[in-house]
Amino acid sequence: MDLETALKNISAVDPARLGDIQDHLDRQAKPRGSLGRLEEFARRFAAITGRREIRKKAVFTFAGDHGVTEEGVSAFPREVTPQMVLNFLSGGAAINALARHAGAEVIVVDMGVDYDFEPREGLLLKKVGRGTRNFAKGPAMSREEAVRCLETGIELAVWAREQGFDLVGTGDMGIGNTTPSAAIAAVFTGLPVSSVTHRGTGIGDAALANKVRVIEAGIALNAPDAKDPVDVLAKVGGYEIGGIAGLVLGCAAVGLPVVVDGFISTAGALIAAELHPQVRDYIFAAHQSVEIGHSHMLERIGQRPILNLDMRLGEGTGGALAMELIDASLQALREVRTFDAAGVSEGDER
Ligand SMILES: Cc1cc2ncn([C@H]3O[C@H](COP(=O)(O)O)[C@@H](O)[C@H]3O)c2cc1C
Ligand SMILES: O=C(O)c1cccnc1
Repeated sequence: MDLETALKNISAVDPARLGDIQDHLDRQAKPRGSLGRLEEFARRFAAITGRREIRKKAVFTFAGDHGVTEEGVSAFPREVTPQMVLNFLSGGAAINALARHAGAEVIVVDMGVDYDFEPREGLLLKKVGRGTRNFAKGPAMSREEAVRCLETGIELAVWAREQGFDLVGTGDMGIGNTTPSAAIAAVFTGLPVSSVTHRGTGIGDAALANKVRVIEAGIALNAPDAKDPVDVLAKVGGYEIGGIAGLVLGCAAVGLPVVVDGFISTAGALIAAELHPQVRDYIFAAHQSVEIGHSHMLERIGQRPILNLDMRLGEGTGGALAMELIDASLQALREVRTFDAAGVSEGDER
């Protein structure tokens, strides 16, 4: 499915369906609304999918390298990106442990790592380039490459739907990628770069001041157009961020709920939400990242985070955890008896 078709296929989640599910939740033997946000998760999942249980879940972890790492914006060297991809494939990373706990498959997508991987089970070879160019010196990628990233993500959403996945999560791996993510946050929110830029893997004060300067210079030089999200992705984005944006957009187009992980994933989701306003209906914001720019992007998307666990890893880790609560909310939707069925007297609320 191409970008144009995906955009045409996106529509708001049916309010009548949402209402029917809430009516059932309100008939369950409990004070109205007392399961709090679990009711929202169940209502939204069931209205989007027409189902009350999750058959299969997958986390798509998109990987890519970043030319801007030559500006000293990360605490870690660039070769960690392919090293971690290999770690994902052998099952030894945090996302593997948490996805196993959640009962989700991990699917790794090479969008643009500066390394040639052998074909492996669990790895999709979708390389658009060998790392982006340094956006402090020019655009990170061409507009054509940005569209290719988006369409790769869209195709994965179509595939996930065909394969019977009912819930999809986003994840990222790419040394340096909190830098393009902060640039994307600054462009769309209009906030100063210093209010949305943080420590990523753990840089100190001097490196953080440098990271802010690099992002400011990159935005000034490339002048990304906030009204043209593909332009923003091309000029200051990243290959894996484009893949995430495409997956989120594709999920909205095919009617799949998508759990968006932390700071980098939210930058991708924001690009998708800026491309089409109804994309936000399909997004579950997994958690609140430690990165200071994260809440500003979530506010713009209009989704509240499910968890707040002081996490700042990425990979899809927060997404895997949030899937467990969506799963729990659906078990409650299916199994909690109504006042009638349980023989419990109704009250006189409000
Ligand atoms: C070993 C290791 C595993 C990771 N898994 C995710 N990230 C996270 O950290 C990186 C972003 O932070 P920055 O912009 O500061 O480089 C991304 O790769 C992100 O996925 C990791 C980082 C490291 C070092
Ligand atoms: O919130 C995240 O996703 C994050 C934060 C710091 C580093 N890597 C990922």
